[in-house]
Amino acid sequence: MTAPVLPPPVCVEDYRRLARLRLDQDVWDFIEGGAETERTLGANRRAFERVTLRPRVLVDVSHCDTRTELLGAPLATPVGIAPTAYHRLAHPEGEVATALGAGTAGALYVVSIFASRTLEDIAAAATGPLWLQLYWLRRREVLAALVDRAAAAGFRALVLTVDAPRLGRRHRDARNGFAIGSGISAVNLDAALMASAHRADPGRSALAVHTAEAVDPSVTWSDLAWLRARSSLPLVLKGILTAEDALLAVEHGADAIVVSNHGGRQLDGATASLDALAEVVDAVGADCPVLFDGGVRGGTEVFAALALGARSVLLGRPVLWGLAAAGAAGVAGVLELATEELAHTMALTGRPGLAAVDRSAVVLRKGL
Ligand SMILES: Cc1cc2nc3c(=O)[nH]c(=O)nc-3n(C[C@H](O)[C@H](O)[C@H](O)COP(=O)(O)O)c2cc1C
Ligand SMILES: O=C(O)C(=O)c1ccccc1
Repeated sequence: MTAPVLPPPVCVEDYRRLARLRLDQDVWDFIEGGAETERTLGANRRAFERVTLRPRVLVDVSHCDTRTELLGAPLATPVGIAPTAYHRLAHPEGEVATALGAGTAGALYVVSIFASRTLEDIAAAATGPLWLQLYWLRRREVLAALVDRAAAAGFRALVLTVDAPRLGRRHRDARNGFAIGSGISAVNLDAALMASAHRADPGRSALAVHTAEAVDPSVTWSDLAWLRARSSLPLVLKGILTAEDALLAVEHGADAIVVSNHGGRQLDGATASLDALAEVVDAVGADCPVLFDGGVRGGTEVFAALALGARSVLLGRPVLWGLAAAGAAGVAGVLELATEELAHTMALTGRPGLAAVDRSAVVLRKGL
């Protein structure tokens, strides 16, 4: 039987169809799935349907400029890569291919603590800024060593994910007894920490067991001072959905915030990411850049998040689709498509620069 041939991708969703043909069912479910009823997963997408754009006309849009800057680093695009674990599940070259793709697109790449290639190999392939995402490990000495390695390898910021004191209940992974295959590992952690992630057990996600073992659920705001003292890199907090926590983040010295519900994979019933964005932007003011992720699949959605105050928009699943479909070229393809679509939306809304992509450009109707 010959493999089905699909036409070349013309939008980000086309990469999803290509990826679907290449991935085993359990890996597909791990990537696509959300927590419990997947209500928040769906809400992230549906929230964008409540945004309408307010186009202005007779503006010179012969040059639409998507260039921006984040924590001092110049970027060709405000579209970046959200941290996702184990890229070798999607492609044999894993995070090295992702870094090459990010470089081609001139995009920010936030590398997961559960990367399946070493920080040093990823950094050697990168030509643009890298940030390292962390979970607060129970073994602080492992966390401390990782932070030092990241700085030595040239990573420019640390991103602490704060919405996962335990892993969300992901029914697909539990039913599949999902575990990480023996050839793939979170190579930046020590090997002893990985055993439980490889242990397949029907009715249970090995990743949930692994996370419970590795991640410290007792961390609070007052612990952030320890991390700040361990590293001079800027600190970004990922997984904030309320004005209260945004203010605490600023008070505790966060250099940036990522508004995120972890792609609907953590708290089922949490607010759609887009519905939390304006609240967080208003709370922190201009000094603390706010990044956004959750459900972004094209340029109209990037535009909407930027208009509501995000400085940058990260893609999670779409980057894995590109990676599975075509390695580094697929990652670059996804980022470049989203960026081209953003420029297109900027032209048709009469906003040729990102500074003009402000709240006057959108109406967000309230959700239920
Ligand atoms: C397969 C997968 C693995 C993920 N792994 C991590 C991770 O290691 N660390 C983290 O902070 N977030 C992780 N996330 C969440 C993403 O960073 C991001 O918040 C989410 O995917 C954004 O939503 P989107 O997929 O709709 O773009 C993961 C998401 C997926 C889909
Ligand atoms: O899947 C995830 O969303 C995630 O954050 C994670 C956490 C631990 C191991 C692998 C992935």
